[in-house]
Amino acid sequence: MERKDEAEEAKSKVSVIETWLRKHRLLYVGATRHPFIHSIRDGSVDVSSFKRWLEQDYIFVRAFVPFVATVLLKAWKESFDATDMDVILSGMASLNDEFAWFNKEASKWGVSLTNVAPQKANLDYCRFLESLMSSEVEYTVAITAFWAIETVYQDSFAHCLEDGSNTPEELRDTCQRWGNDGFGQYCHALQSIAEHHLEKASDDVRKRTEAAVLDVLEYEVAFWNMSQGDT
Ligand SMILES: Cc1ncc(CN)c(N)n1
Repeated sequence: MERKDEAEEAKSKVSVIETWLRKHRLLYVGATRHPFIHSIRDGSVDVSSFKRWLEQDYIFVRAFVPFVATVLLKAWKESFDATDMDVILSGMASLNDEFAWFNKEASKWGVSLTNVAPQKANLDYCRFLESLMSSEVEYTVAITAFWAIETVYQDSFAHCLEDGSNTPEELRDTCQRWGNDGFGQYCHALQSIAEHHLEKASDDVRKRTEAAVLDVLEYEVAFWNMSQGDT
C-alpha cells in the first residue's frame, strides 16, 4: 500500500523543468510564439526578415557546434549513463546535415552565407554560448541550456506546421527542419537527461541552471527581434 502511494506520488510530482516552464510561462511563450514566428505561420512574413534570419542563424549554428562538442565532453566526464552521449551525438549528426541544408536554402533564396557580419543580438548570444563552454560550467547547466536552445526552435517551428497554419509552401522546409516529430522526440530525450541530472543537483547548481534557461529564452527573443530588424 505504502509502495503504491509512493508510485502515485512520483507520477504526480511536477518535474523541475515543468515547474520552471510554469513559473516563466510568459517568457517561454515570448520565445516560442514570437511575432516573427506568427508571421511565418500566417504567411505575412517579410522576405528580407527571413533572409536576415537565415544568414544570422548560419553564423549562430557555427558557434553552436563547438558548444555541443563541450556538452558531449562533459557528458563523457560527468555522466554514467551512456544514453546521454548517444543523444548528444545524434544532435551533432543533425547539425552536420544542417550545414548542407543552410547552403541549399541560401542558394534557393539567393543569399550568400560568406562574409555576413554577425549582428549584435547574435554576437551576444554566441558570447553566451562561449561562456557555457567553460570547463567550470557543470554538465547539468550545459545540458539543460542545450535542451532549452533546441526546444525553442522545435516548439516555434512546429507551431507553423499545425493545422490551421498558413505557412507559405517555400517556408515549409525550414519549419520541417526543426518542427518535425523526430526533432520533437530528440528534444524530449534531452529534457529527460536534463531532468535526471537536475533531480540530483544541489540547490546552487539548480539555481544557476534556471538562470541559464532564462538567459537562453531572452537571447532567443532578441534573435527573433533582430531577424525582424527590431534592434
Ligand atoms: C538562434 C537559434 N536557436 C536555436 C537553434 C536550434 N539549434 C538555432 N539554429 N538557432
